[in-house]
Amino acid sequence: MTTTARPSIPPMHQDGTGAVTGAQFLERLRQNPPTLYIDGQRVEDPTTHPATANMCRSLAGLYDLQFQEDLKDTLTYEEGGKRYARSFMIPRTKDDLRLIAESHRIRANYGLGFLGRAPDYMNANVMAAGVGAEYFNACSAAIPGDPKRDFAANMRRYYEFIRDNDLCLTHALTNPQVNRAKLASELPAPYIALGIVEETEEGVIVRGARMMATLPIADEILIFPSTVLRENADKSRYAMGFGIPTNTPGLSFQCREPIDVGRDPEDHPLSSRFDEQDAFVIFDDVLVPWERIFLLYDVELANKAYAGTDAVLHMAYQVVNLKIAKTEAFLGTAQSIVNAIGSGQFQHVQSKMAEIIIMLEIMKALEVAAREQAEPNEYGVMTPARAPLDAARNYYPANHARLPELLQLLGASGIIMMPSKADREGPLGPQIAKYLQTGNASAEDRLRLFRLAWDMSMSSFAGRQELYERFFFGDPVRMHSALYEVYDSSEAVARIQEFLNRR
Ligand SMILES: Cc1cc2nc3c(=O)[nH]c(=O)nc-3n(C[C@H](O)[C@H](O)[C@H](O)COP(=O)(O)OP(=O)(O)OC[C@H]3O[C@@H](n4cnc5c(N)ncnc54)[C@H](O)[C@@H]3O)c2cc1C
Repeated sequence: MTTTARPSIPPMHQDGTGAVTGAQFLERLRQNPPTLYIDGQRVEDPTTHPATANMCRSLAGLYDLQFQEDLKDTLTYEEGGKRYARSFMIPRTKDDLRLIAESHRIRANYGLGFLGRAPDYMNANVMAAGVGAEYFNACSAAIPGDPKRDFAANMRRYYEFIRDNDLCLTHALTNPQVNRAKLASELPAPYIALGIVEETEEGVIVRGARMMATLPIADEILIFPSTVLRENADKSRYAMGFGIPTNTPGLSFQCREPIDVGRDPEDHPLSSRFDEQDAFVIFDDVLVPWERIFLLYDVELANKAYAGTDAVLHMAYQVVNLKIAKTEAFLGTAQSIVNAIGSGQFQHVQSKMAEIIIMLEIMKALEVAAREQAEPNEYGVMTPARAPLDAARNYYPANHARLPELLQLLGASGIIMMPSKADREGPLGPQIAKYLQTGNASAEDRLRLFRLAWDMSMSSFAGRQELYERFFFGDPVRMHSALYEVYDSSEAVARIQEFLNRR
Protein backbone atom coordinates (compact mmCIF):
# COMPACT_ATOMS: atom_id res chain seq x y z
CA MET A 1 0.00 0.00 0.00
CA THR A 2 1.27 3.44 -0.79
CA THR A 3 0.86 6.39 1.48
CA THR A 4 2.03 9.00 -1.01
CA ALA A 5 0.66 10.78 -4.07
CA ARG A 6 -2.97 10.22 -3.10
CA PRO A 7 -5.28 12.68 -4.83
CA SER A 8 -6.42 15.16 -2.22
CA ILE A 9 -10.08 15.96 -1.69
CA PRO A 10 -11.27 19.48 -2.45
CA PRO A 11 -11.46 21.97 0.42
CA MET A 12 -14.76 22.45 2.17
CA HIS A 13 -16.80 25.13 0.42
CA GLN A 14 -18.65 27.55 2.63
CA ASP A 15 -20.63 29.10 -0.19
CA GLY A 16 -23.57 26.71 -0.20
CA THR A 17 -27.04 28.02 -0.75
CA GLY A 18 -28.64 26.29 2.24
CA ALA A 19 -31.53 23.83 1.87
CA VAL A 20 -31.42 21.91 -1.43
CA THR A 21 -34.12 20.32 -3.59
CA GLY A 22 -34.37 16.64 -4.44
CA ALA A 23 -33.08 17.35 -7.94
CA GLN A 24 -30.02 19.13 -6.54
CA PHE A 25 -29.38 16.23 -4.17
CA LEU A 26 -29.61 13.68 -7.00
CA GLU A 27 -27.39 15.71 -9.30
CA ARG A 28 -24.78 15.97 -6.56
CA LEU A 29 -24.82 12.18 -6.06
CA ARG A 30 -24.54 11.64 -9.81
CA GLN A 31 -21.50 13.94 -9.96
CA ASN A 32 -19.86 12.48 -6.82
CA PRO A 33 -21.08 8.91 -6.41
CA PRO A 34 -20.00 7.21 -3.18
CA THR A 35 -17.73 4.21 -3.80
CA LEU A 36 -20.36 1.52 -3.31
CA TYR A 37 -20.00 -2.17 -4.09
CA ILE A 38 -23.06 -4.41 -4.39
CA ASP A 39 -22.98 -8.08 -5.36
CA GLY A 40 -19.33 -7.85 -6.43
CA GLN A 41 -19.79 -4.83 -8.66
CA ARG A 42 -19.02 -1.16 -8.36
CA VAL A 43 -22.14 1.02 -8.41
CA GLU A 44 -21.30 3.64 -11.01
CA ASP A 45 -24.39 5.77 -10.43
CA PRO A 46 -26.54 5.11 -7.35
CA THR A 47 -29.34 7.24 -8.77
CA THR A 48 -29.89 4.67 -11.55
CA HIS A 49 -28.60 1.39 -10.07
CA PRO A 50 -31.58 -0.95 -9.47
CA ALA A 51 -30.63 -1.58 -5.83
CA THR A 52 -30.31 2.07 -4.87
CA ALA A 53 -32.31 4.17 -7.36
CA ASN A 54 -35.59 3.94 -5.45
CA MET A 55 -33.93 4.90 -2.19
CA CYS A 56 -32.27 7.86 -3.92
CA ARG A 57 -35.68 8.90 -5.21
CA SER A 58 -37.14 8.64 -1.69
CA LEU A 59 -34.33 10.77 -0.27
CA ALA A 60 -34.90 13.30 -3.03
CA GLY A 61 -38.57 13.41 -2.01
CA LEU A 62 -37.50 14.16 1.53
CA TYR A 63 -35.36 17.06 0.34
CA ASP A 64 -38.25 18.33 -1.80
CA LEU A 65 -40.57 18.49 1.23
CA GLN A 66 -38.48 21.46 2.38
CA PHE A 67 -39.83 23.48 -0.51
CA GLN A 68 -43.46 22.45 -0.19
CA GLU A 69 -45.40 25.67 0.47
CA ASP A 70 -47.35 24.38 3.49
CA LEU A 71 -44.27 22.75 5.09
CA LYS A 72 -41.34 25.00 4.30
CA ASP A 73 -41.70 27.22 7.37
CA THR A 74 -41.57 24.15 9.61
CA LEU A 75 -38.94 22.16 7.74
CA THR A 76 -36.55 25.07 7.19
CA TYR A 77 -35.51 28.23 9.02
CA GLU A 78 -34.01 31.49 7.89
CA GLU A 79 -30.70 32.91 9.03
CA GLY A 80 -28.51 35.55 7.40
CA GLY A 81 -30.71 35.63 4.29
CA LYS A 82 -30.50 31.86 3.64
CA ARG A 83 -32.90 29.02 4.44
CA TYR A 84 -31.50 25.92 6.09
CA ALA A 85 -32.95 22.53 7.01
CA ARG A 86 -34.60 22.84 10.43
CA SER A 87 -32.50 19.98 11.85
CA PHE A 88 -29.41 22.22 11.60
CA MET A 89 -30.99 24.92 13.77
CA ILE A 90 -29.32 25.58 17.11
CA PRO A 91 -32.17 25.41 19.64
CA ARG A 92 -32.00 28.25 22.15
CA THR A 93 -35.48 27.87 23.67
CA LYS A 94 -37.97 25.11 24.38
CA ASP A 95 -40.08 26.52 21.59
CA ASP A 96 -37.15 25.95 19.20
CA LEU A 97 -37.08 22.34 20.36
CA ARG A 98 -40.81 22.06 19.70
CA LEU A 99 -40.28 23.32 16.14
CA ILE A 100 -37.42 20.88 15.63
CA ALA A 101 -39.61 18.04 16.95
CA GLU A 102 -42.38 19.03 14.55
CA SER A 103 -39.99 18.95 11.60
CA HIS A 104 -38.55 15.58 12.73
CA ARG A 105 -42.10 14.15 12.88
CA ILE A 106 -43.14 15.45 9.46
CA ARG A 107 -40.01 14.01 7.91
CA ALA A 108 -40.36 10.74 9.83
CA ASN A 109 -43.97 10.36 8.64
CA TYR A 110 -42.73 10.54 5.06
CA GLY A 111 -41.15 7.08 5.58
CA LEU A 112 -43.76 5.97 8.16
CA GLY A 113 -40.86 5.96 10.64
CA PHE A 114 -39.07 3.19 8.74
CA LEU A 115 -36.31 5.39 7.38
CA GLY A 116 -33.93 5.03 10.30
CA ARG A 117 -31.12 7.24 9.15
CA ALA A 118 -32.72 10.10 7.26
CA PRO A 119 -30.30 13.07 7.20
CA ASP A 120 -31.94 14.74 10.24
CA TYR A 121 -30.19 12.28 12.57
CA MET A 122 -26.68 13.25 11.56
CA ASN A 123 -27.66 16.90 11.13
CA ALA A 124 -28.49 16.91 14.84
CA ASN A 125 -25.07 15.37 15.49
CA VAL A 126 -23.05 17.97 13.56
CA MET A 127 -25.17 20.82 14.93
CA ALA A 128 -24.41 19.87 18.55
CA ALA A 129 -20.76 19.05 17.84
CA GLY A 130 -20.38 22.31 15.90
CA VAL A 131 -21.76 24.48 18.69
CA GLY A 132 -19.87 22.51 21.32
CA ALA A 133 -16.74 22.52 19.16
CA GLU A 134 -14.55 23.91 21.95
CA TYR A 135 -14.69 20.39 23.41
CA PHE A 136 -12.33 19.19 20.68
CA ASN A 137 -9.57 21.63 21.58
CA ALA A 138 -9.20 19.79 24.87
CA CYS A 139 -7.71 17.00 22.74
CA SER A 140 -4.08 16.29 23.60
CA ALA A 141 -3.17 16.62 19.89
CA ALA A 142 -5.01 19.92 19.35
CA ILE A 143 -3.18 23.23 18.93
CA PRO A 144 -5.68 26.11 19.21
CA GLY A 145 -4.95 28.77 16.59
CA ASP A 146 -2.91 26.37 14.43
CA PRO A 147 -4.28 26.23 10.86
CA LYS A 148 -4.26 22.40 10.96
CA ARG A 149 -4.73 21.35 14.54
CA ASP A 150 -7.31 23.79 15.79
CA PHE A 151 -9.81 20.95 16.07
CA ALA A 152 -12.52 23.20 17.49
CA ALA A 153 -12.29 25.48 14.45
CA ASN A 154 -12.34 22.41 12.18
CA MET A 155 -15.48 21.03 13.84
CA ARG A 156 -17.24 24.40 13.73
CA ARG A 157 -16.39 24.86 10.05
CA TYR A 158 -17.54 21.33 9.28
CA TYR A 159 -20.97 21.99 10.82
CA GLU A 160 -21.31 25.16 8.75
CA PHE A 161 -20.14 23.33 5.63
CA ILE A 162 -22.69 20.52 6.05
CA ARG A 163 -25.48 22.98 6.90
CA ASP A 164 -24.68 25.46 4.13
CA ASN A 165 -24.67 22.72 1.49
CA ASP A 166 -27.45 20.61 3.08
CA LEU A 167 -25.24 17.55 2.75
CA CYS A 168 -26.39 14.05 3.57
CA LEU A 169 -24.21 12.20 6.10
CA THR A 170 -23.67 8.59 6.99
CA HIS A 171 -21.53 7.50 9.93
CA ALA A 172 -19.62 4.45 11.15
CA LEU A 173 -18.68 4.06 14.79
CA THR A 174 -17.85 0.44 15.53
CA ASN A 175 -14.86 -1.73 14.67
CA PRO A 176 -15.17 -4.99 12.71
CA GLN A 177 -16.63 -7.88 14.72
CA VAL A 178 -13.45 -9.95 14.75
CA ASN A 179 -12.94 -10.69 18.44
CA ARG A 180 -14.85 -8.71 21.02
CA ALA A 181 -12.74 -10.16 23.83
CA LYS A 182 -9.68 -8.31 22.49
CA LEU A 183 -8.66 -4.69 22.27
CA ALA A 184 -8.35 -3.20 18.79
CA SER A 185 -4.57 -3.33 19.20
CA GLU A 186 -4.69 -7.06 20.03
CA LEU A 187 -6.50 -8.17 16.84
CA PRO A 188 -4.57 -10.40 14.36
CA ALA A 189 -3.35 -7.34 12.43
CA PRO A 190 -2.82 -3.77 13.66
CA TYR A 191 -5.08 -2.24 11.00
CA ILE A 192 -8.20 -4.38 11.13
CA ALA A 193 -9.82 -1.77 13.35
CA LEU A 194 -9.59 1.65 11.70
CA GLY A 195 -6.33 3.23 12.82
CA ILE A 196 -4.05 6.18 12.21
CA VAL A 197 -1.07 5.22 10.02
CA GLU A 198 0.84 8.48 9.80
CA GLU A 199 0.61 12.24 9.65
CA THR A 200 1.63 14.09 6.49
CA GLU A 201 1.77 17.74 5.45
CA GLU A 202 -1.71 17.38 3.91
CA GLY A 203 -3.40 15.40 6.60
CA VAL A 204 -3.63 12.07 8.35
CA ILE A 205 -3.55 8.65 6.65
CA VAL A 206 -5.99 6.11 8.09
CA ARG A 207 -6.29 2.38 7.36
CA GLY A 208 -8.63 -0.41 8.44
CA ALA A 209 -12.39 -0.89 8.54
CA ARG A 210 -15.57 0.06 10.32
CA MET A 211 -18.41 -2.42 10.74
CA MET A 212 -21.52 -0.60 9.71
CA ALA A 213 -22.69 2.56 8.00
CA THR A 214 -26.40 2.79 7.27
CA LEU A 215 -27.35 5.03 4.36
CA PRO A 216 -24.04 4.88 2.49
CA ILE A 217 -25.87 6.68 -0.33
CA ALA A 218 -24.65 9.89 1.26
CA ASP A 219 -22.40 12.82 0.47
CA GLU A 220 -20.14 12.51 3.52
CA ILE A 221 -19.18 10.01 6.20
CA LEU A 222 -18.52 11.02 9.78
CA ILE A 223 -16.16 8.86 11.82
CA PHE A 224 -16.18 8.85 15.60
CA PRO A 225 -15.87 6.06 18.15
CA SER A 226 -19.01 4.92 19.89
CA THR A 227 -18.31 1.65 21.57
CA VAL A 228 -15.97 2.90 24.20
CA LEU A 229 -12.32 2.29 23.39
CA ARG A 230 -10.69 0.24 26.08
CA GLU A 231 -7.14 0.95 24.97
CA ASN A 232 -5.02 1.60 28.02
CA ALA A 233 -2.54 3.94 26.43
CA ASP A 234 -3.15 7.69 26.73
CA LYS A 235 -2.35 7.91 23.06
CA SER A 236 -4.08 5.43 20.81
CA ARG A 237 -3.99 5.13 17.06
CA TYR A 238 -7.63 4.00 17.27
CA ALA A 239 -8.96 7.24 18.75
CA MET A 240 -10.04 9.65 16.03
CA GLY A 241 -12.82 11.84 14.73
CA PHE A 242 -13.15 13.16 11.17
CA GLY A 243 -15.59 13.72 8.30
CA ILE A 244 -14.82 13.08 4.60
CA PRO A 245 -16.71 12.75 1.29
CA THR A 246 -18.03 9.26 0.55
CA ASN A 247 -16.06 9.25 -2.72
CA THR A 248 -12.70 9.97 -1.06
CA PRO A 249 -9.92 7.95 -2.75
CA GLY A 250 -9.22 4.71 -0.89
CA LEU A 251 -12.64 4.61 0.80
CA SER A 252 -15.06 1.80 -0.17
CA PHE A 253 -18.48 0.72 1.03
CA GLN A 254 -19.31 -2.99 0.78
CA CYS A 255 -23.12 -3.00 0.81
CA ARG A 256 -25.23 -5.85 2.15
CA GLU A 257 -27.55 -7.79 -0.12
CA PRO A 258 -30.24 -5.41 -1.37
CA ILE A 259 -33.74 -5.69 0.07
CA ASP A 260 -35.26 -3.68 -2.75
CA VAL A 261 -35.64 -6.40 -5.39
CA GLY A 262 -37.39 -4.26 -7.97
CA ARG A 263 -40.99 -5.15 -7.17
CA ASP A 264 -43.87 -2.78 -7.74
CA PRO A 265 -44.53 -0.45 -4.75
CA GLU A 266 -48.03 -1.97 -4.54
CA ASP A 267 -46.43 -5.36 -3.73
CA HIS A 268 -43.47 -4.18 -1.62
CA PRO A 269 -44.62 -0.78 -0.34
CA LEU A 270 -41.71 -0.21 2.05
CA SER A 271 -38.88 -2.35 0.60
CA SER A 272 -39.31 -0.71 -2.80
CA ARG A 273 -38.99 2.78 -1.32
CA PHE A 274 -36.90 2.76 1.83
CA ASP A 275 -34.04 0.28 1.54
CA GLU A 276 -31.53 2.65 3.09
CA GLN A 277 -28.73 0.04 2.79
CA ASP A 278 -26.06 -0.84 5.34
CA ALA A 279 -22.41 -1.05 4.37
CA PHE A 280 -19.11 -2.32 5.69
CA VAL A 281 -16.61 0.53 5.36
CA ILE A 282 -13.04 -0.05 4.19
CA PHE A 283 -10.30 2.57 4.43
CA ASP A 284 -7.36 1.71 2.21
CA ASP A 285 -4.83 4.33 3.28
CA VAL A 286 -7.27 7.20 3.09
CA LEU A 287 -5.86 10.70 3.37
CA VAL A 288 -7.99 12.84 5.66
CA PRO A 289 -7.12 16.53 5.15
CA TRP A 290 -6.24 18.42 8.33
CA GLU A 291 -9.26 20.72 8.07
CA ARG A 292 -11.47 17.63 8.43
CA ILE A 293 -9.82 16.25 11.57
CA PHE A 294 -11.65 16.81 14.88
CA LEU A 295 -9.85 14.49 17.25
CA LEU A 296 -6.65 12.41 17.29
CA TYR A 297 -5.10 9.84 19.66
CA ASP A 298 -7.01 11.02 22.74
CA VAL A 299 -8.89 7.97 24.07
CA GLU A 300 -10.64 9.73 26.91
CA LEU A 301 -11.88 12.58 24.74
CA ALA A 302 -12.96 10.15 22.01
CA ASN A 303 -14.94 8.05 24.46
CA LYS A 304 -16.79 11.07 25.78
CA ALA A 305 -17.24 12.97 22.50
CA TYR A 306 -20.96 12.31 22.10
CA ALA A 307 -21.76 13.08 25.72
CA GLY A 308 -19.28 15.96 25.98
CA THR A 309 -20.96 17.95 23.22
CA ASP A 310 -24.49 16.66 24.06
CA ALA A 311 -24.72 15.44 20.45
CA VAL A 312 -26.11 12.15 21.77
CA LEU A 313 -29.09 13.96 23.29
CA HIS A 314 -30.00 15.86 20.14
CA MET A 315 -29.68 12.63 18.15
CA ALA A 316 -31.82 10.79 20.69
CA TYR A 317 -34.39 13.57 20.44
CA GLN A 318 -34.62 12.99 16.68
CA VAL A 319 -34.93 9.27 17.42
CA VAL A 320 -37.77 9.60 19.94
CA ASN A 321 -39.74 11.64 17.39
CA LEU A 322 -38.97 9.10 14.67
CA LYS A 323 -40.15 6.20 16.84
CA ILE A 324 -43.39 8.03 17.63
CA ALA A 325 -44.02 8.24 13.88
CA LYS A 326 -43.20 4.55 13.50
CA THR A 327 -45.49 3.49 16.33
CA GLU A 328 -48.29 5.62 14.86
CA ALA A 329 -47.77 3.79 11.57
CA PHE A 330 -48.20 0.44 13.37
CA LEU A 331 -51.30 1.78 15.11
CA GLY A 332 -52.83 3.04 11.86
CA THR A 333 -52.08 -0.18 10.01
CA ALA A 334 -53.31 -2.44 12.81
CA GLN A 335 -56.54 -0.45 13.22
CA SER A 336 -57.10 -0.50 9.43
CA ILE A 337 -56.78 -4.30 9.45
CA VAL A 338 -59.19 -4.59 12.39
CA ASN A 339 -61.66 -2.34 10.56
CA ALA A 340 -61.21 -4.26 7.29
CA ILE A 341 -61.91 -7.71 8.70
CA GLY A 342 -64.42 -6.64 11.35
CA SER A 343 -62.54 -8.02 14.36
CA GLY A 344 -62.82 -4.93 16.57
CA GLN A 345 -65.48 -6.32 18.90
CA PHE A 346 -63.30 -9.17 20.18
CA GLN A 347 -61.84 -8.35 23.58
CA HIS A 348 -58.38 -9.76 22.91
CA VAL A 349 -58.21 -7.69 19.69
CA GLN A 350 -59.01 -4.56 21.69
CA SER A 351 -56.35 -5.57 24.19
CA LYS A 352 -53.76 -5.95 21.42
CA MET A 353 -54.67 -2.54 20.02
CA ALA A 354 -54.36 -1.14 23.55
CA GLU A 355 -50.78 -2.45 23.73
CA ILE A 356 -49.84 -0.36 20.69
CA ILE A 357 -51.62 2.69 22.09
CA ILE A 358 -49.78 2.36 25.41
CA MET A 359 -46.42 2.11 23.65
CA LEU A 360 -47.22 5.17 21.56
CA GLU A 361 -48.33 7.21 24.56
CA ILE A 362 -45.22 6.25 26.52
CA MET A 363 -42.99 7.46 23.67
CA LYS A 364 -45.02 10.67 23.28
CA ALA A 365 -44.81 11.33 27.01
CA LEU A 366 -41.05 10.79 27.00
CA GLU A 367 -40.68 13.28 24.14
CA VAL A 368 -42.70 15.90 26.05
CA ALA A 369 -40.73 15.21 29.23
CA ALA A 370 -37.40 15.57 27.41
CA ARG A 371 -38.51 18.91 25.95
CA GLU A 372 -40.18 20.29 29.08
CA GLN A 373 -37.21 19.44 31.28
CA ALA A 374 -34.74 20.78 28.70
CA GLU A 375 -32.04 23.16 29.90
CA PRO A 376 -29.35 25.22 28.18
CA ASN A 377 -26.01 23.42 28.21
CA GLU A 378 -22.62 25.07 28.71
CA TYR A 379 -22.61 26.12 25.03
CA GLY A 380 -26.01 27.84 25.30
CA VAL A 381 -27.85 25.11 23.40
CA MET A 382 -31.31 24.23 24.74
CA THR A 383 -30.70 20.55 25.39
CA PRO A 384 -33.47 17.98 25.88
CA ALA A 385 -33.30 16.20 29.24
CA ARG A 386 -31.24 13.07 29.35
CA ALA A 387 -33.30 10.81 31.64
CA PRO A 388 -36.48 10.62 29.50
CA LEU A 389 -34.38 10.19 26.35
CA ASP A 390 -32.35 7.42 27.98
CA ALA A 391 -35.62 5.79 29.00
CA ALA A 392 -36.92 6.05 25.40
CA ARG A 393 -33.79 4.68 23.78
CA ASN A 394 -33.72 1.72 26.14
CA TYR A 395 -37.47 1.11 26.21
CA TYR A 396 -38.09 1.10 22.45
CA PRO A 397 -35.41 -1.45 21.42
CA ALA A 398 -36.69 -3.77 24.17
CA ASN A 399 -40.33 -3.50 23.09
CA HIS A 400 -40.33 -2.79 19.36
CA ALA A 401 -40.49 -6.49 18.35
CA ARG A 402 -43.96 -6.70 19.88
CA LEU A 403 -45.28 -4.31 17.18
CA PRO A 404 -44.71 -6.60 14.16
CA GLU A 405 -45.83 -9.53 16.32
CA LEU A 406 -49.12 -7.75 17.05
CA LEU A 407 -49.65 -7.09 13.34
CA GLN A 408 -49.17 -10.80 12.65
CA LEU A 409 -51.58 -11.76 15.44
CA LEU A 410 -54.21 -9.30 14.19
CA GLY A 411 -53.82 -9.97 10.47
CA ALA A 412 -53.27 -13.75 10.62
CA SER A 413 -53.57 -15.44 7.19
CA GLY A 414 -54.41 -12.12 5.57
CA ILE A 415 -50.75 -11.14 5.87
CA ILE A 416 -49.63 -14.07 3.74
CA MET A 417 -52.55 -14.64 1.38
CA MET A 418 -51.82 -11.65 -0.77
CA PRO A 419 -51.95 -12.15 -4.53
CA SER A 420 -49.64 -9.67 -6.24
CA LYS A 421 -50.52 -6.77 -8.50
CA ALA A 422 -49.75 -9.01 -11.49
CA ASP A 423 -52.09 -11.69 -10.09
CA ARG A 424 -54.80 -9.09 -9.58
CA GLU A 425 -54.42 -8.01 -13.20
CA GLY A 426 -54.11 -11.63 -14.45
CA PRO A 427 -56.63 -14.32 -15.45
CA LEU A 428 -57.89 -14.82 -11.86
CA GLY A 429 -58.41 -11.08 -11.37
CA PRO A 430 -62.24 -11.24 -11.20
CA GLN A 431 -62.16 -14.05 -8.62
CA ILE A 432 -59.54 -12.23 -6.55
CA ALA A 433 -61.75 -9.13 -6.65
CA LYS A 434 -64.72 -11.14 -5.42
CA TYR A 435 -63.16 -13.35 -2.75
CA LEU A 436 -60.59 -10.98 -1.30
CA GLN A 437 -62.79 -7.95 -0.83
CA THR A 438 -63.50 -6.91 2.75
CA GLY A 439 -66.54 -5.49 4.48
CA ASN A 440 -65.33 -1.98 3.80
CA ALA A 441 -62.87 -2.19 0.89
CA SER A 442 -62.19 -3.58 -2.57
CA ALA A 443 -59.73 -6.44 -3.01
CA GLU A 444 -57.18 -3.99 -4.40
CA ASP A 445 -57.40 -1.76 -1.32
CA ARG A 446 -57.34 -4.77 0.98
CA LEU A 447 -54.24 -6.17 -0.71
CA ARG A 448 -52.45 -2.83 -0.56
CA LEU A 449 -53.14 -2.68 3.19
CA PHE A 450 -52.09 -6.25 3.93
CA ARG A 451 -48.98 -5.88 1.76
CA LEU A 452 -48.01 -2.92 3.92
CA ALA A 453 -48.60 -4.97 7.07
CA TRP A 454 -46.44 -7.76 5.59
CA ASP A 455 -43.61 -5.33 4.78
CA MET A 456 -43.86 -4.00 8.34
CA SER A 457 -43.86 -7.38 10.03
CA MET A 458 -42.67 -10.30 7.91
CA SER A 459 -40.63 -9.39 4.82
CA SER A 460 -36.82 -9.16 4.62
CA PHE A 461 -37.34 -5.45 5.07
CA ALA A 462 -39.21 -6.12 8.33
CA GLY A 463 -36.53 -8.57 9.51
CA ARG A 464 -33.80 -6.00 8.98
CA GLN A 465 -35.92 -3.41 10.78
CA GLU A 466 -36.21 -5.72 13.77
CA LEU A 467 -32.43 -6.09 14.02
CA TYR A 468 -32.00 -2.39 13.42
CA GLU A 469 -34.34 -1.49 16.28
CA ARG A 470 -32.45 -3.78 18.65
CA PHE A 471 -29.02 -2.30 17.91
CA PHE A 472 -29.10 1.00 16.03
CA PHE A 473 -28.31 3.10 19.11
CA GLY A 474 -25.81 0.59 20.46
CA ASP A 475 -25.72 -2.72 22.27
CA PRO A 476 -28.78 -2.81 24.59
CA VAL A 477 -26.76 -4.55 27.31
CA ARG A 478 -24.17 -1.80 27.45
CA MET A 479 -26.83 0.90 27.05
CA HIS A 480 -28.50 -0.40 30.21
CA SER A 481 -25.17 -0.24 32.03
CA ALA A 482 -24.57 3.30 30.78
CA LEU A 483 -28.01 4.35 32.01
CA TYR A 484 -27.41 2.71 35.36
CA GLU A 485 -24.08 4.47 35.73
CA VAL A 486 -25.31 8.01 35.00
CA TYR A 487 -28.76 7.90 36.59
CA ASP A 488 -28.94 9.82 39.84
CA SER A 489 -30.80 7.62 42.32
CA SER A 490 -29.47 9.45 45.39
CA GLU A 491 -32.78 11.10 46.31
CA ALA A 492 -34.64 7.81 46.15
CA VAL A 493 -31.94 6.15 48.25
CA ALA A 494 -32.07 9.00 50.78
CA ARG A 495 -35.85 8.64 51.11
CA ILE A 496 -35.53 4.94 51.82
CA GLN A 497 -32.79 5.65 54.32
CA GLU A 498 -34.96 8.26 56.00
CA PHE A 499 -37.85 5.75 56.16
CA LEU A 500 -35.59 3.07 57.63
CA ASN A 501 -34.38 5.53 60.23
CA ARG A 502 -37.94 6.16 61.44
CA ARG A 503 -38.31 4.56 64.81
C1 LIG B 1 -29.27 -2.72 10.92
C2 LIG B 1 -28.18 -2.01 11.66
C3 LIG B 1 -27.80 -0.74 11.27
C4 LIG B 1 -26.77 -0.08 11.93
N1 LIG B 1 -26.36 1.16 11.49
C5 LIG B 1 -25.27 1.73 12.02
C6 LIG B 1 -24.75 2.96 11.52
O1 LIG B 1 -25.32 3.58 10.63
N2 LIG B 1 -23.62 3.44 12.04
C7 LIG B 1 -22.97 2.80 13.06
O2 LIG B 1 -21.94 3.29 13.50
N3 LIG B 1 -23.44 1.65 13.56
C8 LIG B 1 -24.55 1.10 13.07
N4 LIG B 1 -25.02 -0.09 13.58
C9 LIG B 1 -24.18 -0.77 14.55
C10 LIG B 1 -24.61 -0.67 15.96
O3 LIG B 1 -24.06 0.50 16.51
C11 LIG B 1 -24.07 -1.92 16.64
O4 LIG B 1 -24.80 -3.02 16.15
C12 LIG B 1 -24.13 -1.91 18.13
O5 LIG B 1 -23.33 -0.89 18.65
C13 LIG B 1 -23.64 -3.24 18.70
O6 LIG B 1 -22.35 -3.50 18.23
P1 LIG B 1 -22.04 -4.80 17.37
O7 LIG B 1 -23.10 -4.99 16.36
O8 LIG B 1 -20.65 -4.69 16.89
O9 LIG B 1 -22.22 -5.99 18.38
P2 LIG B 1 -21.09 -6.65 19.28
O10 LIG B 1 -20.42 -5.58 20.07
O11 LIG B 1 -20.21 -7.48 18.45
O12 LIG B 1 -21.98 -7.55 20.23
C14 LIG B 1 -22.40 -8.88 19.88
C15 LIG B 1 -22.89 -9.58 21.13
O13 LIG B 1 -21.83 -9.66 22.10
C16 LIG B 1 -22.17 -8.94 23.31
N5 LIG B 1 -20.99 -8.14 23.71
C17 LIG B 1 -19.96 -7.75 22.94
N6 LIG B 1 -19.09 -7.01 23.66
C18 LIG B 1 -19.61 -6.91 24.90
C19 LIG B 1 -19.19 -6.26 26.10
N7 LIG B 1 -18.06 -5.55 26.14
N8 LIG B 1 -19.98 -6.34 27.17
C20 LIG B 1 -21.13 -7.04 27.14
N9 LIG B 1 -21.57 -7.69 26.05
C21 LIG B 1 -20.82 -7.63 24.94
C22 LIG B 1 -23.33 -8.03 22.92
O14 LIG B 1 -24.18 -7.75 24.02
C23 LIG B 1 -24.03 -8.83 21.82
O15 LIG B 1 -24.90 -9.76 22.39
C24 LIG B 1 -26.09 -0.73 12.99
C25 LIG B 1 -26.49 -2.00 13.40
C26 LIG B 1 -27.52 -2.64 12.75
C27 LIG B 1 -27.91 -4.02 13.21
